[in-house]
Amino acid sequence: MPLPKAELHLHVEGTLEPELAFELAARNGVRLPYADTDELRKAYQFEDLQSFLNLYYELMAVLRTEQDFADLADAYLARAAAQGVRHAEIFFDPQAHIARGVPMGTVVEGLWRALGRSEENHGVSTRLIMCFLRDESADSALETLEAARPYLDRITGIGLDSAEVGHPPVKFREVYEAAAALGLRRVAHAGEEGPPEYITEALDVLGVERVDHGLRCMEDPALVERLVRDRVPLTLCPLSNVRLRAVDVLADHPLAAMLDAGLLCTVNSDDPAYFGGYVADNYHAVRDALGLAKEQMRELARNSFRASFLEDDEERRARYLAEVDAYEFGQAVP
Ligand code: HPA
Ligand SMILES: [Zn+2]
Repeated sequence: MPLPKAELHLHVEGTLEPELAFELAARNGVRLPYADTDELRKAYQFEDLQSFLNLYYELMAVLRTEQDFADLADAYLARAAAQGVRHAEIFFDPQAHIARGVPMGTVVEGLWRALGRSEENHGVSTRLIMCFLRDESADSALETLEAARPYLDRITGIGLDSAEVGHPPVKFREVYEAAAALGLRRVAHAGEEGPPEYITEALDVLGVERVDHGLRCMEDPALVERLVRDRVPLTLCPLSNVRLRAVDVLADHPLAAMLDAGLLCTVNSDDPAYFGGYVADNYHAVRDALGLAKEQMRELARNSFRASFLEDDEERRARYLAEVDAYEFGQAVP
């Protein structure tokens, strides 16, 4: 049995495996510019965030119907459950679909077909987090929040993703204020490729409760001190950082130093179909590369539940934390 954990940084569109991409392409009559899954996999060589995003947006062309989104989410939940995930807070990128003529309702209702039955089918509780694309305009983000109004009972929070550099958090002040007024939880990608100032700005201007990635906080000791003091969770994605060249090799990843500094770190998979592993694979990889001890692995799992948006179900959070505490490390995958 794998170590029980929550996954808090996962783009559902980034779980699109080549096999499912071709299946959906055939179902929808969409032509992909790759001969087969092997040729597609060969395209998974990235120089940076943008080179990944180009492929990520290209492959979304196969997602057209509610059933496509349901199949995508269900496939993720099955894989996540097998890796010990008990709770998943799942990002989606509605603007990338709306721009292709797929309405908000198709996306949310489709995802909900899978999420609404996830506990029953996979034993995984879920939350949905709607992300805005930071390389689109602030007006587009506001229109997207407006389009989501009929579905807000299914959406727990908002996030900010896509190309970071040149798109500072302050650009989205207004939409974050509007979302806060609607009672939505707030997170944002910051400090993946962008500077530590973007992390500070996400906290001060957007009022985020968690920072996605946050890797580059380590360049600013005063910021680290603040994140430690305020117990701000960071959702780290180690295999993503290697694939997108934020770090050269996993042995250089700052996770161990971040834990030593007292930061509330969690480990997540980001876009597992593209980055070579789901969440337990990420746990495994950092354990091996950084020599993390079993109790540090347990602490990462505890942190994942502490940092999750389970304030409306503290009983469940306590149950999950008790599962982590009772976990016996054997030969199994963490
Ligand atoms: O890792 C990421 N960073 C920014 N945007 C993204 N959209 C999907 N994955 C990512
Ligand atoms: Zn991400």
